[in-house]
Amino acid sequence: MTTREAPAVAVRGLRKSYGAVEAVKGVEFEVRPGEVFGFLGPNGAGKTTTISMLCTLIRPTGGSALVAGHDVVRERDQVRRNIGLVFQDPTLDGYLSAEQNLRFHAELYGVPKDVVGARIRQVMEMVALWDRKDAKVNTFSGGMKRRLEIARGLLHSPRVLFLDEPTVGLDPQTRSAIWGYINKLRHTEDITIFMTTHYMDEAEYCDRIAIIDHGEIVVIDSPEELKASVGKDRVQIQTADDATAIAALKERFDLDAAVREGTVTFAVASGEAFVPRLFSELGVPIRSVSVSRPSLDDVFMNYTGSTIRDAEGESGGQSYMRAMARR
Ligand SMILES: Nc1ncnc2c1ncn2[C@@H]1O[C@H](COP(=O)(O)OP(=O)(O)OP(=O)(O)O)[C@@H](O)[C@H]1O
Repeated sequence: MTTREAPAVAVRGLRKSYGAVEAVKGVEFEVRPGEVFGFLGPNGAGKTTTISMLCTLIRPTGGSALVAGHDVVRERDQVRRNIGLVFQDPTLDGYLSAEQNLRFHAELYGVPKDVVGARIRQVMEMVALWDRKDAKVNTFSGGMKRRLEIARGLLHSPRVLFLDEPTVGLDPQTRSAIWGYINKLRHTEDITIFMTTHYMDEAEYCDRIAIIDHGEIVVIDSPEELKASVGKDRVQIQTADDATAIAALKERFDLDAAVREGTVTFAVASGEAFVPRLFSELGVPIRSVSVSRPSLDDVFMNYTGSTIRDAEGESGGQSYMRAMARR
């Protein structure tokens, strides 16, 4: 039996290995009912592997996970009945109309005949596709297909909706429209949302996020708490001689700097007040300087030692190729 208060997702020591590759190394977390929970990490961090285990698409190597109160290994069917999936690979039938795709799904999930028509209309209106219900899906843009997949994922009124990189590869307008639907969902449906992303700006919309890196969760909290925990501003400078500037920052100010995304980057309390001292005392010509408040990028850097983009450069090649192959 599940109760309203029980976690929507409860994960203990969950592991997955592919041969010698330990993709997920014993993660632990709980997702509260009604929450939008984000799983944030660079390419190859283990996000898709984790979400696939929670959705019963792949079998864990160890540990346990309950979704909507059901065990992902022992109670696969119950888990599947209680979840909606929107994955990176589109699984719509291009030769059917949008509405036919949803009808097919409703039959698979046993949505009662007397409610199915109204429910299809409701979810299609939610993603602004009702007026295109009769069009064949292979005439849809990538964004429209993703919206239709979200509608389909919601059709059988799941307790937990899993979204794997729901906005990847979409233009900014469609990305923001999709976030509009996700926000609307919080108010209109009794649902928990679990999503993966490697977009920092999108993680901001989540109630809580778990940062995953190299198969391990490094921290879990709300975006606000995470940013507050960093406590320092980020300063980025372009200099005539980066190596000398990094050495001078250490020697004169005892600051640890590194080249991140092409600029000398370091964290310091009250960044703006520090800039005049920097110019007068660094001893290396500075071409430009920028100061920013802690963002989730800084949170990521603070907890993992690299920016998410640098981390993708270092570990993402293989999974980037897989992601491209999947498209
Ligand atoms: N089927 C597989 N066989 C072998 N290795 C795999 C397989 N699936 C994933 N991996 C490896 O497991 C690790 C985690 O991959 P995963 O896809 O879970 O990462 P991710 O964070 O979701 O990245 P992406 O954003 O690219 O999907 C990577 O090192 C990846 O190469």
